[in-house]
Amino acid sequence: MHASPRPLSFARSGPLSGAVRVPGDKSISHRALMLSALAVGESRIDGLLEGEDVLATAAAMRAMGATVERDADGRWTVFGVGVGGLLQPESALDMGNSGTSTRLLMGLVASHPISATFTGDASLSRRPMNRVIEPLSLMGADVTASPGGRLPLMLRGLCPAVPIAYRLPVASAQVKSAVLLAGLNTPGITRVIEPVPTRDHSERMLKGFGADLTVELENGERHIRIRGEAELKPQRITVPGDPSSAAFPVVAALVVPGSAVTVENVGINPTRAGLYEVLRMMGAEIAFANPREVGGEPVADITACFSTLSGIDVPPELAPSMIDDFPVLFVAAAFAQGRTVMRGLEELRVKESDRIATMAEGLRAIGAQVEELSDGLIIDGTGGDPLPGGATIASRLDHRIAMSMAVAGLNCHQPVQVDDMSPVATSFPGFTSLIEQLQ
Ligand SMILES: O=C(O)C1=C[C@@H](OP(=O)(O)O)[C@@H](O)[C@H](O)C1
Ligand SMILES: C=C(OP(=O)(O)O)C(=O)O
Repeated sequence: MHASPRPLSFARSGPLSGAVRVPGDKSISHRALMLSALAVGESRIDGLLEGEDVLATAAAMRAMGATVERDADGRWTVFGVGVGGLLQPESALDMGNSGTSTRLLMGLVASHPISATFTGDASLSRRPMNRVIEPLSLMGADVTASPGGRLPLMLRGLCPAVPIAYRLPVASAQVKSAVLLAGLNTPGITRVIEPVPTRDHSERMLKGFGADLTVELENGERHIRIRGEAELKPQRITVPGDPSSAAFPVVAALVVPGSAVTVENVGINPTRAGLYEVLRMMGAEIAFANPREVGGEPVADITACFSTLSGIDVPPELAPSMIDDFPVLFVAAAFAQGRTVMRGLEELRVKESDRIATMAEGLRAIGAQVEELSDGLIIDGTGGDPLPGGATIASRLDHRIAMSMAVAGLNCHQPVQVDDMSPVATSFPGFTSLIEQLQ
């Protein structure tokens, strides 16, 4: 997907200002395509993220029999095949850079009488798949994976599959969703027990499509039950803006002196909005206006103004609600007054890159004081002063590293060169022009 690297420099910026929108939520976009492809009839999706990760999901749903089309006005139409109706794909499903596509689609295939081969780019091929192989095997799927439970892998589904009760050993919405999606075409009740809550887009949308799904709190754990052999009814879905994309202009506004930026129409689902809570704890001036509901999800317009941030100990229990937003929080911490301690972040080591190591390396290269721990970072910030900059950053096929280091460059004495901005197209097409628009 990324033919040649696209290096780009980000230089010290004057105040950022204006009102912008970011593309649609990536997690919700994947789920909207998958559930529409399993409904009987025509669904319509507005605001779908047209990033490479989501387009990989769209291509996979097509390869398994759904009709997935983009209209001239940017609306997507999906004619679903019905739960149980997925067809055997004729060739390998190329998941590109997308962990969410891979793990959720493995769940779908697991309870259909088909097999599929999953491949991905160099980054995705390093990421662990045993976390989904284990529960899906318990349900009856047969998986042949590359060493260490990695891609490429071949998964043969079982139909009817075996319903299970599965307690998540890692806080992962992808694993939760893989089991729930497998449960859709499994007779009886499939149960996922979630000791630590993670993003709940799958639960919300499955209910929206008419699945029989319940969530109960038992002894502080979430018990999610889905009744299988469901019939999903087609929907009209509007995807809100992605809070993990909004994080970049928001942090840019907080660290570039004199800035005031509004990002409109951003999802603020509490299972996703931890970053904004943490930034406020650090003293950030952030306001949520016009709270409303879009597509079954809470949404607001977020305004952020340049702020003097203070270092804090970030509560580890907030990590799942901001798991993709740590790279840009590390940047905020690098400009805060005093020390920020961020721990309990082992999961960051198995994302598109090892985000603890990659960000420690990148921030040090531009002059920040960073101590790397096995499960996080300790950062001593500048108190708002610019960092030296003047380095080239290895973004390691990781969109969030590329965008975070670009934001850091906006408050550095010397430009920061990101070695390759092309991965940004996975989640945030138009990132660079959006930053330019605010300048
Ligand atoms: O379910 C999802 O859409 C996602 C879950 C998270 O992954 P994990 O489940 O691995 O934490 C997150 O990092 C990813 O960007 C999207
Ligand atoms: C981890 C991410 O995505 P995925 O797991 O879908 O590759 C991300 O977008 O930060």
